[in-house]
Amino acid sequence: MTITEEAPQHLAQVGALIRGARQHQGLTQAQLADRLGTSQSAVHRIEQGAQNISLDMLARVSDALAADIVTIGAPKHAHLRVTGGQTLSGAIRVNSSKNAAVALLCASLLNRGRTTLRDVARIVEVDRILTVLRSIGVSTSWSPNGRDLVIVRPAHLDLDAIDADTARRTRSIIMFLGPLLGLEDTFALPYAGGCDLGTRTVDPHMSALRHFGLEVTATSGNYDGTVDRTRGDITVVLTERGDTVTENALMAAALHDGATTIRNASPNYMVQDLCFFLELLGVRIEGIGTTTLTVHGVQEIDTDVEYAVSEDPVEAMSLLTAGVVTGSEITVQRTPIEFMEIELTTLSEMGLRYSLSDEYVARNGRTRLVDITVHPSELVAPRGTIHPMPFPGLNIDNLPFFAVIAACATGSTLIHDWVYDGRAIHLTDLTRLGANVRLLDSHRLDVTGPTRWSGAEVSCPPALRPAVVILLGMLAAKGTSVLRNVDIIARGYEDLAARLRELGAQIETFRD
Ligand SMILES: CC(=O)N[C@H]1[C@@H](OP(=O)(O)OP(=O)(O)OC[C@H]2O[C@@H](n3ccc(=O)[nH]c3=O)[C@H](O)[C@@H]2O)O[C@H](CO)[C@@H](O)[C@@H]1O
Ligand SMILES: C=C(OP(=O)(O)O)C(=O)O
Repeated sequence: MTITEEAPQHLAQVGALIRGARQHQGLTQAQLADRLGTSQSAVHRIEQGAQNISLDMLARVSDALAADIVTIGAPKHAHLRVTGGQTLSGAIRVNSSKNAAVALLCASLLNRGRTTLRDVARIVEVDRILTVLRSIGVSTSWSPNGRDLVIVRPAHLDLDAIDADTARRTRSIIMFLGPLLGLEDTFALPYAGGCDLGTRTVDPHMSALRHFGLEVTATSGNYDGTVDRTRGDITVVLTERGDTVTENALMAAALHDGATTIRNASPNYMVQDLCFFLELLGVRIEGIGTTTLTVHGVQEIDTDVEYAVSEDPVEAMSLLTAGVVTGSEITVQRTPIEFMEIELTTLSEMGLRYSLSDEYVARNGRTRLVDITVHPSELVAPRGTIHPMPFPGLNIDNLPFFAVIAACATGSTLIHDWVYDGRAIHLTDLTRLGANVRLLDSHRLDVTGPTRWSGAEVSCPPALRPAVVILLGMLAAKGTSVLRNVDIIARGYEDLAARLRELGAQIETFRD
C-alpha cells in the first residue's frame, strides 16, 4: 500500500494488509506477537483495525514480516549490487517449479475437497494466482512452516469479484479456462499478461477447448466464455505442443463426460506434475510422459488430496550456470534429471566436467532426482546451433542460460530461439558486461568468447530468465556491478540472491 499526502489513513485497511502479510509468511498471531515483543491480543486488535498503530510499530511489523506494509510516496524498487569474480562453493537445493505450481493451483479449482500442495515455492507468480483465487472466494492458507498450501474451493465461485488487475499480470490465468468450463456455463476472464517476450498466442487454447463446448469472444480486456458442454469420447489434436495448452485440455478433460484423447500433447515436467495430481483426484490418465494422453473424465471431484510439487529444471539450470560461469565447483541438489539430459549433454560437448549422484525419487514419488556437481572446466563453443525443442528437447526456458555460458567458451556459438520473438534481444545486455553478443535477427544470437568480463550497471530486463542471466554474468565479472529493478526475478525464484550468497556470492540488495 502506498500512502500519498492526501490519502486517508485507514486502520482496517492497514490491519488487513498486516493480516495478509502474516498469513503469507505462514505465521500465527502469537508468533508475530512474539517477534514484535507484544501480546497476541494486540496483534489481533491491529489486524481488526481496532487499535491505533504508530509509525514505529508499522516499521517493526514490516521488519518482522520482511514485507513493506506501508511505503510513503512512490513504491521502492529493489536493486542488486554484485561483487563478481568470486569462486563459489558448496551445495544448493533446487526448489519446486513455478510452472507446475501455477498449473496445480488452477487445477485445485476442479476439487470440492481440500487440496494440499506441499513444497510450493514462495514466488510472486504463485502469489498472483493465489490473489486471484482468493478474489473469487477460494480459501487459501499457508501452513505454519510456510511451505505447504491448503486450498478449498467454495460451492459457488464469485467470478464477478475477480481481481482483474492481478489476473492481467500473469499469463497463467489462461489456465482458469479448462477448470471453469467444467464448472460454469458463462464466465468472463481477464486477458492473460506476463513477461515481455513478444506476442504469445492464445488461439491453440481456444481451439482445444472448443472440443469441450467452450466458445470465447474477446471483449474489451476480457475473454467472455459460454459453455455448451459436449458428451462422449472425443479426440483433441493440439496445433502446438504447448505446455499450458496441454494442461488446459487436461483440466477440461478431467470433468468431461467421456474419454478424451489429447494428441500432440506436451510431455514436459509441469504437465507430468499435473497428470500425477489429477490421478490423485481420481482421474485416470494413460500415456503420461508421452505425446498422446487419454483422460477418463469424472462427473465430480470431491476429495481431500495432498501432492508435493516437483523440482524445477529451470532453477536447476540457473544454479548450475552460476557454478559454470564462475569456474566453481558446486553441487546442485535435487535436479530432476529427466528434464536436464539434453542440456547436460550439450554442456558436456562444450567441455563441462560434472558428476552425478545416484538417482533418488522426489517427494511426489514419481520424478527422478540427482545431485549434480559441476567442476571448473575449459569450455569451447559447440559445433552445432543451440536451439530449444518441446520436451524431450532442450527446454526453451533453459536456452537463455546458454548465452552466458557460451560467452565463457572459446569460439562462436549460434543460439537460435525460434520460440519467442522478444526474448533473445534481452540477452544482448550481456555486452554491457564485456561479452561479445550479436543479435543476428530477433530469434538468433551469435556469442563469441571467451569474455573478459567487467562490472557494469545494467537495468534489469523485463523478462524473467534474461534477468537472471544478466545477474549470473555479473557473478562472473570482476569488480562491482549493479542490476537495477530486479523485482521481476521474484516472479520465478525464491530468495535467489540470498541463496547464491550461501554459495559465497557477494550480492547485496538495496532500495532507492
Ligand atoms: C506457466 C508455464 O508453464 N509456462 C511455460 C509454458 O508457457 P505456455 O504454454 O503459455 O507457452 P506458449 O503457449 O506461449 O508457447 C511459447 C511459444 O512457443 C510457440 N510454440 C509452442 C509450442 C509449439 O509446438 N509450437 C510453437 O510455435 C507458441 O506459439 C508461443 O509463441 O511453456 C513455455 C514454452 O515451453 C515456457 O517458456 C513457459 O515457461
Ligand atoms: C516464460 C516463462 O514463463 P511464463 O509462461 O510464466 O511467462 C518462464 O518461466 O521463463
